[in-house]
Amino acid sequence: MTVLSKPVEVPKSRFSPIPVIDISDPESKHALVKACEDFGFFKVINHSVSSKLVSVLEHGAVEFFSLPTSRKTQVAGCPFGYGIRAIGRNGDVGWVEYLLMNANLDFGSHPFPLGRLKNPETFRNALLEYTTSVRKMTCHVLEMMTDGLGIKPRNTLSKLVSGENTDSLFRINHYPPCPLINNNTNGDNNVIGFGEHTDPQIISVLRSNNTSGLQINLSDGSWISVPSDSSSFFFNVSDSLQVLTNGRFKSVKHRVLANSRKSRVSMIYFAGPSLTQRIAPLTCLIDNEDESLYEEFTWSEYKNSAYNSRLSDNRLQPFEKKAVKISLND
Ligand SMILES: C=C1C[C@]23C[C@@]1(O)CC[C@H]2[C@@]12CC[C@H](O)[C@@](C)(C(=O)O1)[C@H]2[C@@H]3C(=O)O
Ligand SMILES: O=C(O)CCC(=O)C(=O)O
Ligand SMILES: [Fe+2]
Repeated sequence: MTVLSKPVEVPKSRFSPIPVIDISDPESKHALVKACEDFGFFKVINHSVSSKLVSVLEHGAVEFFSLPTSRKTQVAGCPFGYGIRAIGRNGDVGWVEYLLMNANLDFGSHPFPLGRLKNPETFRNALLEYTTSVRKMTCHVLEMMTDGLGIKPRNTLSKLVSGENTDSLFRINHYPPCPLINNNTNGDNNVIGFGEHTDPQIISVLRSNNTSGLQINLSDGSWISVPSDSSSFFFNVSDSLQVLTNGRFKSVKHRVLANSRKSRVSMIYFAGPSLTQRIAPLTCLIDNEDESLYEEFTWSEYKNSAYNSRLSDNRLQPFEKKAVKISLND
């Protein structure tokens, strides 16, 4: 199993162009829309997710990942539960171990036991409180987004991820320090923690400790590093939101590079719709159906197709409308 790839370029600029959105200011809606168009990615500040809660969850995660591998693999499962190196079921690997959970279940009744921890109840409660709080923030961000796009009602997007039957996931990734990294002088790193991909859902919300590694792909094809910031959240536009906006917002390609010295711990909330939700460009964003760039699908159809793909595949391609070229001579 190899997690090596060709050397990765170090970003040229020391200044990060990543948009920062103050979600306590309603006027940020314009910057938010621009960030989704230009990057499909932005950092959120002035949120109301408790730092104490984040810290309890991170401590629980660190405790879990420091258990012996034999203990952790007792709660292994595909897709939910503990995983190491293997990502998904189609042969992708990375320098990572993780816990993947269905965020709609009450974590107390989750199919895998967290009973190996010293305070499993504290961890379970933190999981539930954290995902509830992040879901609330996500809905707020989606409502600012619809305001910025001039769409009414303002819950047009947030209602897709807030109901009882929505299909949202929660993932905690741990990237241990990697001894395989070539410590060459120009700082190149050739070990992939989590390979390049887009997320299939509507929007993903990431928080990490102060170890960098996350990179996003820009529209010119270059990669830039995202400076870590443990007190903020990073949002990325995912495939279904690209379709809902008829390609106006970009589902950003991202990846994680391993670090030779420090552990990275990240927690990602993947906000998805219900399985039966129909995904198609919002009618208020197109003048008529001919302008739609995508064939309509349900989340369940897209999810099945996505989970049969490799990480770096373009999962939206099979759903793109084939351009009909009409020749005047025909
Ligand atoms: C290789 C894969 C892992 C993944 C399922 C897939 O077949 C393609 C999409 C991958 C992804 C990326 C975002 C999330 O981390 C994830 C949980 C998701 O919903 O889609 C993973 C899937 C996974 O790890 O099972
Ligand atoms: O762990 C990270 O920082 C990002 C991981 C990621 O993109 C994912 O789990 O989909
Ligand atoms: Fe991702």
